[in-house]
Amino acid sequence: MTTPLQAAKYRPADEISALMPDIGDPVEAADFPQTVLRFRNDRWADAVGLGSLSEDEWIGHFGRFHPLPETLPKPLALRYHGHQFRMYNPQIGDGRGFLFAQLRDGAGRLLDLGTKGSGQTPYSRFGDGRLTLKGGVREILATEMLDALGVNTSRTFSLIETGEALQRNDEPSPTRSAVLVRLSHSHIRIGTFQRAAFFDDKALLEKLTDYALTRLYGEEPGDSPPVQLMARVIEQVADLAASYMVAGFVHGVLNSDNINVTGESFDYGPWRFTPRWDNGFTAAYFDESGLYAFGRQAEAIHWNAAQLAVSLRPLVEAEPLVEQMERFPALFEEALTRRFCWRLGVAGGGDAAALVQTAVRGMVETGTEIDRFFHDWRGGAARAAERYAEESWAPFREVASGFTAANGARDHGYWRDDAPCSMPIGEVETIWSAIDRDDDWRPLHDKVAAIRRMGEAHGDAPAVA
Ligand SMILES: Nc1ncnc2c1ncn2[C@@H]1O[C@H](COP(=O)(O)OP(=O)(O)OP(=O)(O)O)[C@@H](O)[C@H]1O
Repeated sequence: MTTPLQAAKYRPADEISALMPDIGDPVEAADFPQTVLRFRNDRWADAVGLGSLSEDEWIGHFGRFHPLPETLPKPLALRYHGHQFRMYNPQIGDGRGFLFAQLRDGAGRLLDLGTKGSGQTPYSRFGDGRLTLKGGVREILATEMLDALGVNTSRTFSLIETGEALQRNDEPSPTRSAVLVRLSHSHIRIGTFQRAAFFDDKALLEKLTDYALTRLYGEEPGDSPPVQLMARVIEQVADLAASYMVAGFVHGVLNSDNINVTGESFDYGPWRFTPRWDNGFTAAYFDESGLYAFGRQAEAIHWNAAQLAVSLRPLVEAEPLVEQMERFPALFEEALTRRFCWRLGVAGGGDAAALVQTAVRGMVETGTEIDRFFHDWRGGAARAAERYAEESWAPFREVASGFTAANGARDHGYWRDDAPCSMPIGEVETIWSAIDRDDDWRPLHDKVAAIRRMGEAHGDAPAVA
């Protein structure tokens, strides 16, 4: 007999077993009093072959955590350490989540299904292991928006409300609870390597390096696998840092346990989009020194990459690792110009570095909103001519005249909208209020649809060369 899962042609995998038993601890999910499906990512469900699950089956797997056959027999709370605001913390690990399953997408790439808010684990310390519903809604909005703006991000796969009343310091409490499932190309963090180095576990460091190269990057290990991995990570995290700037995004908590060795962005807590190009703009109220401010994100990510290099030292000399570290500034500049031109929808032989410089100067001097700037210039010369006549914009206008619109860059109807699709904090709060006060989910679903339309208009961002 064919089971619904076989009929759905989902694509199981179990690659993490290569890292057992050191990578995580088998755990049980919490038994929630209620499971109400609030968000289901049908696009990605189709991509991993789970699109035809009924609502009951979906809740069974992603709210009750009945195992998906042929993948992990039991969820694993992953072990990691990390620098949090530059202080080393050996007490962390998955404290409210676990790796639930591994799958492959349509292109055969390995994907993890990880949870947030699925209950306590050996790493919960004093935490309740839960996620607030508002936190889950915010993660949907962040992942959808970043994906549309070309950032290499985890995807929100599922959000199920779980019927508990939570106490939190940063939300009016009691507040509603939820469990989120996230799709991501691995959950191997820089902090995963740091933990292995902390315990001086060379064998684990070697296994992690091999796993990252072969399973996550699809490469054959060469003469020096640690240096080879460092090279890939530097390229990806430089691109990540640039992608945050071009999106106007402030992650808020760029700790080394929140940096994936694939360079994929994840863990959306106190994030915000900065309306204006303001290097000092911070997202987290607890980031008092502005360590993770908008303009300091590249520095923070580079610093975290250095912690990976330090962790790899038991396997290799410092010099070739330092050489890789030193590539970061040039890689970041290249990624910034590549992504800036992509978002502007321009091609041609002009001076791309000058384009970015003059655009940033124009935005800073005039206080023009980032989303507005990109929308106007990509949307057409007429709109641009009308709004950007000021002297502050003269250098940008001059440089921009050396560029032409990229093929099809303005074809989508979105570019004829008067206003860009943005994510100001006020709108996030309004969307949440409708849910909180009236259980009205429409504004959230409408916003997701608007963001996806904006994403279609942009097309795919060009990948790292
Ligand atoms: N409510 C909670 N209950 C238990 N542990 C928690 C809770 N909130 C955070 N933690 C734990 O604190 C540490 C760091 O938290 P952080 O907010 O970076 O992670 P997270 O958002 O829970 O998970 P991830 O990094 O996978 O997105 C982790 O060990 C995390 O699991």
